[in-house]
Amino acid sequence: MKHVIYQMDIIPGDPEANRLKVGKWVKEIAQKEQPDIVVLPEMWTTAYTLEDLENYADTDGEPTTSFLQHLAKMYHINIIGGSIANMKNGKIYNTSIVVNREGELVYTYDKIHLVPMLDEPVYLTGGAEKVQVFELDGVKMGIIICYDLRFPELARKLALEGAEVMYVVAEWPTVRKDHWKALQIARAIENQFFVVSCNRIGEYNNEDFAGTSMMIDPRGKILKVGSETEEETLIESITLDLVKEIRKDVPIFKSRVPHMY
Ligand SMILES: O=C(O)CCC(=O)C(=O)O
Repeated sequence: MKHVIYQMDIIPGDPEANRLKVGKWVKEIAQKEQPDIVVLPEMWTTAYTLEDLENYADTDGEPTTSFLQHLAKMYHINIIGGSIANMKNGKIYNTSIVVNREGELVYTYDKIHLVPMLDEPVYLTGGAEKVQVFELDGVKMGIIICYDLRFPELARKLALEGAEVMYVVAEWPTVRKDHWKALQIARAIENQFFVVSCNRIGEYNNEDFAGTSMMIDPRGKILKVGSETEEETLIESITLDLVKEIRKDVPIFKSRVPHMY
């Protein structure tokens, strides 16, 4: 499965400009690389313009969902659409969107864990629906958003439901970049699945973002890693057989004794 990650810089508070930017990038990369899956970062339409999100947020996922569906169908690619600020019933959520090659909306997820360090709980509402796995090209997968990475029980639930790949879409700050790297590797090793992440780079509101988007295999080997500061496109194919291989070699899912803890 050929993956392409867009480690992008985000234009603050200008969803239309960011959609144009993503549309241009998808067109180029789809024609040049014919990827199976492209991955976008967290809150890529607005950046963390929290105080003004009422003006910039999508409503019930639109217009961004239709925009991604159109791109997916046109270029016949699956899209892990990062996340967007999304107004629903007067509340704003941080919502991930996943679209398949046919342009069908496969899954949405509202970020459950809101970040106190960035004042997210003041401006956003936490998701109230349970995380689930979804399928693209017949493969079970999961998606989490940024701060969710700190909650291993969330990643474990996805693994237990059969996820072989977990996507992490993020705007993770540079100040905690060591945590970003270590936690991704840990989640891959402990769940024996691929971790594919997309973090933004650049700066907003005196916060630098850490880039370092990654593709990590189920043994914890880093297959690809982005720079800390540059807008980049990362390209790598993953071989899903590795999930079965490591789970046979080190059978942690058979060794678990959940009723003891
Ligand atoms: O957990 C962290 O250190 C960063 C989390 C974050 O920036 C986010 O969820 O947007």
